[in-house]
Amino acid sequence: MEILDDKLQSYLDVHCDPEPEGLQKINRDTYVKVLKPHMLSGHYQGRVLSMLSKMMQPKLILEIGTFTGYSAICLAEGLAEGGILHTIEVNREMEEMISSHLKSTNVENKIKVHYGPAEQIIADSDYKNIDIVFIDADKQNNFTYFQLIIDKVRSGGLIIIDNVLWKGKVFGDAKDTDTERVRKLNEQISVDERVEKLILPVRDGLLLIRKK
Ligand SMILES: C[S@@+](CC[C@H](N)C(=O)[O-])C[C@H]1O[C@@H](n2cnc3c(N)ncnc32)[C@H](O)[C@@H]1O
Repeated sequence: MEILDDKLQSYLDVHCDPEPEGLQKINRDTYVKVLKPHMLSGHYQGRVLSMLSKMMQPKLILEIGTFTGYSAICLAEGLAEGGILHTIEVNREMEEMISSHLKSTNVENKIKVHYGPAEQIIADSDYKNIDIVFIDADKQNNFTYFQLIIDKVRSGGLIIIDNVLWKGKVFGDAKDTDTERVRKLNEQISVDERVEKLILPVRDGLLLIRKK
């Protein structure tokens, strides 16, 4: 089940900024060459990420789950002068494609890609005062990533977690393990007093979490 019906989504797509030409090419390239291309954020969610980033004017962004680079490029659009986006991807086979996609943009020198398991890379890092974190990798570890980064995010910083409506299954009768895990994540965050939170019904559900 899609969260938004097709007519509404088409209306939203038409009435937001067009997908920049470079991102259109990356989108198409991903659909032609990569398995599970639907994992890419896409036009509308990409514009949401870009808008949030431009409003925050971040100096430091951390992304967990690079895939083909689409969302990293959208988020990097809002970086403040001298800002940097670190993105983590476990699958080394993506390296050539990520590198060619980043080269085709004007934000290549603001994006640093790290290859390896995110949990280890974050544990080994000394990130602090992060402005924005986008969590979009292996969904079963979403809460682990939240716990790992919460103390590295500045007060007022934003954490975004993707796919928290799980195709609508979270508010239906589904009892499968993945759905139960997403429900548990949403419940854990909803009672966490260190943060303000709301879910945007964008694509598969974006959970926005603002650190107090
Ligand atoms: C949903 S895709 C990311 C989509 C991308 N953020 C976008 O919107 O265009 C998830 C990515 O996370 C990567 N991934 C999965 N487990 C990971 C892990 N433990 N550490 C880092 N990356 C991981 C996958 O290989 C995949 O490329």
